[in-house]
Amino acid sequence: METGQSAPTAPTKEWVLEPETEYRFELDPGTSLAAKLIRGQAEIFGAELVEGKSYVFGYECKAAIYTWQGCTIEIKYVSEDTPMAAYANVHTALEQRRVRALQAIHGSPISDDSVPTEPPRVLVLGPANSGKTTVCKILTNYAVRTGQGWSPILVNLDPNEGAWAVPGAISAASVNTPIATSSPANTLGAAATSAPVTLSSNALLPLFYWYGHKEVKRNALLMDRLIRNLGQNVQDRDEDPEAVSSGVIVDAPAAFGSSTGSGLKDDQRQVLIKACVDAFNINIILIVGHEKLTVEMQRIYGGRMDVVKIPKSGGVVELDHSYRDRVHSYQLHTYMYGLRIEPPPGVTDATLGGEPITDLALAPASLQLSFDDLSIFRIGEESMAPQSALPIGATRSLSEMQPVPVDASKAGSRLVNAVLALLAPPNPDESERYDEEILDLTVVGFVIITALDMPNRKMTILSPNQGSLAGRTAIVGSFEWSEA
Ligand SMILES: Nc1ncnc2c1ncn2[C@@H]1O[C@H](COP(=O)(O)OP(=O)(O)OP(=O)(O)O)[C@@H](O)[C@H]1O
Repeated sequence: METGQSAPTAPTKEWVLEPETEYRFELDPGTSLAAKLIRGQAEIFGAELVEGKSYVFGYECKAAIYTWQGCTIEIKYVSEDTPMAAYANVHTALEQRRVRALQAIHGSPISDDSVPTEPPRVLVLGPANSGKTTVCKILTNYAVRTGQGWSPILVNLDPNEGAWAVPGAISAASVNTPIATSSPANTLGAAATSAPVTLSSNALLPLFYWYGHKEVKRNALLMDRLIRNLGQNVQDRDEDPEAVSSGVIVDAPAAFGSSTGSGLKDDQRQVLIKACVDAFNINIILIVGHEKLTVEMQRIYGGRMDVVKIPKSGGVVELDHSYRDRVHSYQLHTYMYGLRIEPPPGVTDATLGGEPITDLALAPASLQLSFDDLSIFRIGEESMAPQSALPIGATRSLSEMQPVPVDASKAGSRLVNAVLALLAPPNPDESERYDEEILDLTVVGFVIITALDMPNRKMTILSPNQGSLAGRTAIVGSFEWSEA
């Protein structure tokens, strides 16, 4: 029956932001927020807002709308104390290197002799919750906004982050349109994982390797190897001069920047930083607000590259373990079902980072497979005897990297609800095969085992698409997920 009442409308408030200030917000679970730029210029971590469009945010998103020139937005706290000027200076320095690198490739006259000819290849380090990912996003977005045709490669080495895939992966993507912020379920924007998202103009085609755990300390050797693999793959890409000159921006895990709470020893940290520097041919190290780390990096790398400390933003939010676990679950849900945010009541023209909101819903498939159809491995673990049980003089390094087959028909396989990474096919040439090859294969997608039927030797798998999985190889880590 018609009640005659109109639909409820969430209260709106207009904010006038002075130039170089930002509007910060943190959402509670289950709530959403819509922001509309009424006039002026505004951006979210470097991605510009289009005037008159509503942008929605959800899944406990924490972010800031910044303005260089001042603006009016429709929507707790306005801050004048932001490090954006320092970040913009870094951007300018990177930009000079890109221009110089492109001139060198084209053999055109050199505009500024003092600038190196190498494209900027930046490693961002810092302790937990210093805003590293945000700095990487801002620098990437500023590069693609210059209109010079740049497409920097953004690299996520934090398995706790999720980035374009699911948590546990490390990845790299070439970015050519600004990365929007709307939810921590896809901090770095939408990836082209399945059909509807590929239609979205911002969808990226990232490259993945699967580490499988949230903590770097769990298998630092594997991390080292995967970083080198990812770096090799990025360097092997065949790119045009603009793309090559755009350079690389690498977001490192907090554990690389500080031993506090990471469980890594200083020498392990340094080995992993060296893996990043070698793998991506780093020529600039940025350290977000950490004096001791800056001194350490200057001592080791200062002689051969720029090591620069940049301020930490007062707006960065401390993310605790339970929040991060919830975000992992949001990311896995989003990977399978797409991103669905219910806009606040009364918002009818909502977009997600500028994309129509409806395009982003996905329909995963539930597939039945025989146990023998899929070869599943765990890296290390099963065979990891305590150090004291190893023969004298033996190190554990070999077994930490050993792919161990997992038998789904055995009790204790820990496969129900496990997240699996499906690997690219191995080398078709048998003579090129080697024992640890599966450590070096890229990931083509992720699936979740939802049930095991022991009597019939069958498993049920949730997959983002219908494609057959028979004959594939998969790696399982320590991530689990089930429908809430
Ligand atoms: N100026 C700001 N205002 C409001 N929120 C912000 C601001 N800058 C960053 N944030 C938020 O703070 C949180 C932490 O930032 P970010 O992920 O960049 O830190 P990090 O150093 O990469 O973290 P990690 O500990 O995972 O390595 C994110 O939710 C981010 O969106």
